[in-house]
Formats: sequence, structure tokens, C-alpha cells
Amino acid sequence: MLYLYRSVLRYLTNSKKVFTLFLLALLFELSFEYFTSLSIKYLIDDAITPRNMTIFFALLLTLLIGGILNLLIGVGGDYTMSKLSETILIGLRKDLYEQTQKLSAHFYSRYRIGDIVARFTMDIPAVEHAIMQTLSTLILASLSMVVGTVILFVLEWKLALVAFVGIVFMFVPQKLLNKRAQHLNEEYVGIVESFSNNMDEEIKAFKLIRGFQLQESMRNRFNKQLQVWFRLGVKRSFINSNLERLPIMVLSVINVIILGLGGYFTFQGTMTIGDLIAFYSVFDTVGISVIQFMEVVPDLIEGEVGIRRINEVLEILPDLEDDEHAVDNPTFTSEIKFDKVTFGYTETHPVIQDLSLSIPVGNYVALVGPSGSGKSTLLQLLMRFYDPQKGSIQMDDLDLRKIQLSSLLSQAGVIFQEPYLFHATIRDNLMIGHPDATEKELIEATAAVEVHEAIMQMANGYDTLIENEGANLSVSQRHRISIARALLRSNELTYMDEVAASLDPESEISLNETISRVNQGRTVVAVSHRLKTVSHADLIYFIREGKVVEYGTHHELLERQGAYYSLWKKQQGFQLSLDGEVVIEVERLRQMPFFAYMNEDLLHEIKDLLTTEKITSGQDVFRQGEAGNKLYIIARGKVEVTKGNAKGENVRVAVLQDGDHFGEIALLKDAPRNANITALTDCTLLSLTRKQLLPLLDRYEDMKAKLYQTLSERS
Ligand SMILES: Nc1ncnc2c1ncn2[C@@H]1O[C@H](COP(=O)(O)OP(=O)(O)OP(=O)(O)O)[C@@H](O)[C@H]1O
Repeated sequence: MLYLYRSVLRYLTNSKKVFTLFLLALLFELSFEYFTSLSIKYLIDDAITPRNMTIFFALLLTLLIGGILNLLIGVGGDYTMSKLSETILIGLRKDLYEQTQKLSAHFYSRYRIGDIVARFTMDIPAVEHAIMQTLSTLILASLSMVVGTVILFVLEWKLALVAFVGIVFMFVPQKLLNKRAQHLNEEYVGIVESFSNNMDEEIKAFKLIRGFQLQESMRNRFNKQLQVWFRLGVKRSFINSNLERLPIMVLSVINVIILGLGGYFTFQGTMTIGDLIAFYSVFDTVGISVIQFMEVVPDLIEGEVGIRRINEVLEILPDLEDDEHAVDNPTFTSEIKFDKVTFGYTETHPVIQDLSLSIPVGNYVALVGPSGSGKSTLLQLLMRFYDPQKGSIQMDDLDLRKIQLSSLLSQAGVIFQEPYLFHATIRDNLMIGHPDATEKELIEATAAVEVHEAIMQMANGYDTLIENEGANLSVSQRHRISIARALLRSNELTYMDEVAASLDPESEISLNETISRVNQGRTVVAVSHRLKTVSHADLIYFIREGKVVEYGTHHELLERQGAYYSLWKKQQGFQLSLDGEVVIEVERLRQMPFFAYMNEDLLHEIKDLLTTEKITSGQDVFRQGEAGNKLYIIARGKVEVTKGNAKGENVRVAVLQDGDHFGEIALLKDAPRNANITALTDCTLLSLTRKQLLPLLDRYEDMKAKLYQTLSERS
């Protein structure tokens, strides 16, 4: 129960004076309370019964002065309590914020946005409420119980013994219900957290939800969650009110016993009426203290659940800490080197395996390869979002772990696939990585990526407020601003992850030309799955299953006719027109095993039958079990292949991208699809239905037989 206070005490080490004043105020309040109770005995026995007006008025005057002092000191006490409570909360907020800044990408992949935000918006207020409600009550009530019980024993020990047993009984409901109450509170906070995560998701995915008409299923999810929330809320409130009410019931029974037994002692003459009234009054004060103690238990439980959840985050040890002798801002002149690096997001599943590669200073180096091969992971290791489990990454022979984290990326501009823009002006977004940039530098950067003119045409120019992650800008403008931001930050090192891959082909080409031009002379590390965009690189590493398979320039790699060459060939042969239509070359069609032996005429006819289809990111191309009737070829984009397992979960089995095809068995027979295909990015696909193909094949009987044979072997 006192875990809450044990956890927050450290924030009060500099508030000893305030705490002492707070305690003194409480002690005064307590003394006055008991003085008032006991004064009744003296009023009756020493003033009213013997009709002694001097004592009577002296007591009344003391009570009056004491009351006024109690009020004034109480106000001071409230002020000190507010100060203590705010000191604790500011400390907690600061620590939690600092911790979220220190933790690595592991933390951010484990916790959802709502989980982290809830620590600030729900748990800290719960702690605040608990402290404000309980700090003075707990101390006052505990002291009052001890002092009151001692006074009771002094007044009449036999009656006090009965009262004492009664007081112990008042704690029984709390003992019995405490665990359950705590559990219910944890569940309640959990459902609120999951609710805010879902709301966060729904707000971000609102276009997808409207576009796919998912409102009904979202509403169902919301209503289901509300029902659980309602049930838990009722249970939680009920148990909380029981925690408060049951001790009051016990107290009423003890009151009757005390009055009965006290009355008997008075009849017997072993107690005076003044003694009985004073005893009853003191016992009443003790009883009220117990009740007050019980009343704050639900608040205390809520606060304790809150502080446990906050501590859960605070106690995570940052896995990326500066080495004791880490250097600040070293200059880097030769190369960045991966030396036998092994890394996995979990200990048991390495994503990068014993990989070595070198990035010479001033070169444009590309990391290419199939989806999931570990390209982005390499970039994240370079930026030290994670540390390798084995081996090391070095800049001019200096291990990244020996460079201060704060300075590691100070020379680097980073451009991510999703160009995140803050809710601030365009100028603020551009200058975020280099606050001292001059207007001239700013315009140079935006002009270099050809967005200056567009910004100047906006009503407020560079002072235009960016709405909701860039909703008032075109996708290409968002990308260009994020690139200008990286250029402004650094003129030495640029890291790029699949930049512009989600743009239309024209914008992608134009943006890549811009990037190449402005990056002349810089060291660039670019991750890309689309080989065309990095074919000009000085050095290309082909990564597969976390290993370097080949490296060299584009021409060297083509000459080698290895993995790079195969991927290059797979991605060639598509022409995308301005209106978004795709035309595939006959030679490219021939590369597909089931079309390999077809003659030129037939391939031309097939080519003309292919239809362009656009699929938005997140949309299903087809679901497992649906009747299959089409072959698909990916001209641009990335799809995920998942299959339902025995537990009913969809498990990813592959990711397909530019140049890959799927669903070819549908050309052979009307078999149900054996997997789900979902677009991971906006995709442009070419499709061919069995209905379109069959009449054509009737004219090429021998090829029809071969096609069926090849497809049968594949199915
Ligand atoms: N945060 C993460 N936690 C766990 N596994 C991850 C995480 N990020 C990536 N992975 C896994 O690591 C592997 C390599 O992923 P990575 O993103 O580096 O590949 P990639 O080559 O960049 O792929 P793509 O071209 O599709 O972006 C994949 O199997 C992926 O599922």
C-alpha cells in the first residue's frame, strides 16, 4: 500500500523544510482535534456540573483561539501540501520524459503511442490525485489512530480494549478486498489505454477507414470496447464504494457496544458522565480517522497502479549508453566500416549475420536487395538506434559506441521513407535540425530540392503552418521539405531510407535526380529496393538474408550476372505512362517461367490483354479462400503474402515487390486462393484473367498444353 510513497519520496529530498512545516501543521490540527474532544470532559466535570464560570469561559476562549489558529495553520498546511505534491509530479514528468528520450528503438517497437501517452495523461494524474487526496489524510489519520487509542486506554482501559478490537475489525474489509480492487483498477487502466491506442489508430487511418468503408467494423470494435469498459467501470466503482462503506457499518456496531458498555460503567459509578462523553468523543474521532483512512484506499490503489506503470517505464535500463570515454564530435575522413556485425531484434533470430562492408567518405553507397534482407536494419545500426550483438561499426576505426550518442548524428542528415513533418511552420520544420541556419542557407536548401517556388506561392510562404503531419502539402512537397531539412542539417553525411519510393514514377525520378545533384561530394548511404534509383551509386552492396552477396558499381554487378543482375532484369521492362497505365515488354513477359516458351505473336497478344490496376496501401488484392481468376504482375509497389495458421492468425510468409508476380495458378484452374495478398505500399499491378487468356490459347493449342503442364508442376 505504501509503494506509492516509497516510489516518490526521492523527489522530496530538496523539500525537507516544506515537509517539516507540513508535518507541524498536521500535528497542530491533530492536537486541536483531541483537545476539543477532551475539553468536553472538563466542560462537564469541572465547569458545568460545579457551575464554575471561570473555567467555563477559559475553556471556551481556548477553544475559540485554537479554532482560529487551526484554520490559519490549516491553510498554510494546504499550501505546503500542494507544493510537495507538485514537486513530486514535476519530478515524475521530467524523469518519464527524459527516460522516453533515452530509450532505444526496442522500446518504441514494444510500446504503442497510446501506452506512452497514457503514462503522462492518465497515470501521472492518478498519482497526483492520490497524493493530494491521501498525503495529509494518511499521516493525520494514522497519528490520530495511535494518539486516540492511547487516550482511550488512559480514560478507561476495559472500554478501550473493546474499542481497540472493534478498530481492528474495521480493517478486515480492506484486507479482504484490496487485491481484487487493485486487479480491477489495473484492468480498468488497461482498457482505457487500449481505447486510446485504437482512437489514435482510427484518427491516423481515417482515409483508409472511409475509403474501405470500415466505419461499421470500427464502430463494432468501439462498442465492444465500451461494453467491457462499462462492466469494468461498474465493478471497480462497486468495490471502491464497498471499501469505504463496510468499515462504516462495522463502526456503527462498535458505537452501540461502546455506548452500552460505557453506560453500564457509568451506572456502576466507575466512570463519570464527563468520562463517558469524552471517551465516546475520542473514540468517534478515532473511528472517523479509520473511516478517512479507508476512504482514501481506492485513491491510493489508483495511484499505486499509476506509479507501478510509470516505474515499469522508468525501470527499463537504456540499452544504448555512452561509453565512459566516448568522444564528442570526431571528424571523419576515411570510411565507415561494418566489421563482422551480427544483429537481431531478438537474441535468437539474427537479421544481420557476420556482415562486413565499407562506406568510403565522399561516396554514394547504396544498399539494395530483396525485402526483409536487412537493408533498413543496417541503416538503423549506422544511426545507432541499436547496437550490434557481435562485431562493431566504426567511423575511421572509432567504434560508434565510443562516440557520444548526442554527437553521432550531428554531422548527418537523415531522410526517412515517411517524411514526418511537425505541426509547426514550414520554416520551423526546415530549421529543426539546424536552428542557426540563415535565410540564405534555408532558401539554398529548398531551392536545391525545387520546392522554394512552391513555398513562396503559399499565402504565408515559409510561415505557412503545416497541418496534421503535412495534410496541406502534396506528397512530393512533403518529401522535398524533409530532404531540404536533412540538407540544411548536414553537408557531410546523408542517410536515406527508400526515399521517394512511394511517389509516382515521374516524381520519384525527378526527386532522385535532385538528391543525386545536391549530394555531390557528400557521403551518402541510401537504402533502396528499386535498383534504377541507385544505379548511379559509386558502390552498391547487394544484401540478402543479412549478408553481403555482391558489391561493386552498377556496371560491374550487371557484368557479374549474379543476384543484382537477376533483380535488375526482374525490375526492367515496364513502362509507366503519365496517366498511370503500365505497358510491359514482351521480353519481360518471356522471363516468367510459364510464358518462357511462348512465341512472339502470342506474347504480344497477352501483353495487350494485361490491364493496369491500382491498389492503395493497406488494401487486399485477394483473400485466402476466394475463387482465383487472375494472374498479377507487380509493376511498382510492395505486397505482403500472409496465410492463416491453426490459431486463426495471419502469418507473413513473403513480401513481393517490383517485378514479382503472383496468382498464376488461377490461369490454370478455378482453385481457391491459398494466401492473402495485401498491399504494403500503393501498388500498380498488371492483371490477366483466365477468361481473357483461354480463348486466345485456343488458337495456340500446343502452347496451351505447355502452359498447363508448367502451371500444374508449380501448383
Ligand atoms: N522493429 C523490429 N522488430 C522485429 N523485427 C524487425 C523489426 N524491424 C525489422 N524487423 C525484421 O527484420 C528483418 C529485416 O528487416 P529490414 O526492414 O531491415 O529489411 P529491408 O531489407 O529493409 O526490407 P524492406 O525492403 O522490405 O524495407 C525483417 O525480417 C523484418 O521483419
